[in-house]
Formats: sequence, structure tokens, C-alpha cells
Amino acid sequence: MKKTIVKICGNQSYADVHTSVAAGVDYIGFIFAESKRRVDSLEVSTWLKQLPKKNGYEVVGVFVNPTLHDLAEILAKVDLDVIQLHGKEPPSFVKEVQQKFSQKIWKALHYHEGVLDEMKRYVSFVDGFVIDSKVQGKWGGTGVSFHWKDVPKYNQFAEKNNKICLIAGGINSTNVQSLIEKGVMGVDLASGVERNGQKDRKLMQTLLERMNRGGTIS
Ligand SMILES: O=C(O)c1ccccc1N[C@@H]1O[C@H](COP(=O)(O)O)[C@@H](O)[C@H]1O
Repeated sequence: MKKTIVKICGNQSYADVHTSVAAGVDYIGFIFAESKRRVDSLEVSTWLKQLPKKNGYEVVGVFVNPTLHDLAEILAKVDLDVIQLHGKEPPSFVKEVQQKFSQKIWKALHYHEGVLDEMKRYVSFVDGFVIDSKVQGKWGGTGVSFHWKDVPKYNQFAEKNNKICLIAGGINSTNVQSLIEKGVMGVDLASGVERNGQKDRKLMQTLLERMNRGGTIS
């Protein structure tokens, strides 16, 4: 059976990053957009240097409607593997990002009935998708989930095109099982593993156990 991909996003301190990496997740994410989880690129770079050499995880930077210049500035300071575009970036802009940078690109799309058609418009310019909830006035990190009925269709489309597809929005240890039953390729969480604004070891451990990715977080 394939392992479900896990991304823990919105890490805000060295302690957060350490917990996420110790948990053995596949991707750790940082928010470089307006958010209560926004981080400073130089701080992130210092945290990453303190960790054992990359072993099995990749680093994702989350941006909302950045300019190419904004991306270049952050990339000069932080060794990102993936650029996640979480705003209203049109396919033409995503194509420019693809041409200018060597990092993988994930496009976040906010759920609506026609989101599969939207995936089709971006598929040539990205390495993966994040499907997140649509919440008025917010871009992400909402703790709100959307209707997961079409998750198998998103997966099927991504698999056929050799792309990653992560589901985001309000996922936690109590509801992750129902996504796994739908054959989800991967999950992307911020709020669901936080307590008092920090990544919580116990919440992360329970999540991973329920995903059959257990082991004690040291
Ligand atoms: O987490 C944020 O604050 C954030 C801000 C702006 C854009 C994206 C953001 N996070 C993304 O939201 C989901 C996680 O949401 P949830 O908290 O688990 O409901 C994930 O894709 C993050 O990259």
C-alpha cells in the first residue's frame, strides 16, 4: 500500500520545524505571505541550517500573489525545494515562475465544484496541486474543511499527469481517516496540529498514528 504524503505547513519557530522533521513528514512548509504564521526568511534559513542534513523531507515556501522579484528575494535566502502559489496567480504567471526558477511548483486552488477544470488549466506549468477550502477573506490556514466527495477525481487526474495532489483545509487526527478511505494522495495541515499557535508533538503523533505512519517523535 502506498504511503500517504504528509506536509506540515506554517512552521513558525525552530521548535516547530524540529517537531515536524522528527515526526518524519515528507514536506515542511513556511508561510511567506500575510498571515499569523508568516515567517522571516533569514530566520527560516537559520533554523534549516541547525537541522541534520536533509533526510527524506523537502522544504516548501508558501506565497500569495507574489511578484517574480518577491520570489527571487526569498529564494536567495532560503533553500526551498517547492514554491507553493496559494493566491490567484493565473496560469500565465505560473508559467513565468516555471521558466525563471528551478524549484518545483505547486498551485493551490480553492475548492469549488469546477476545481478539476481549473487543475487542467495549470497542469502544464506545475509539479503538483494543493486543493484547499475557500473561505471569504482568507487564503489559507483556516482550519475549515471542504466537501471531499471529488477527492478521488483530483487524485486520478494528478496521477495520470504524474503530479502530486495534496488536500488541505481543516484536516486533523479525527477526520484524516475518511480522507485516507477516499485514497487521498497526500494531506497538508497547519491548524490541525497546532496548540496555542505552536506545532504540538502529541497532536502530530496522533495524526501520524491514525495514518499508519506512527513511531515516537523524539
Ligand atoms: O497557514 C496560513 O496561515 C496560510 C496563509 C496564507 C496562505 C496559505 C496558508 N496555509 C495553507 O493552508 C493550508 C492549511 O490549512 P489548515 O490550517 O490545515 O486548514 C495549507 O495548504 C497551508 O499551506
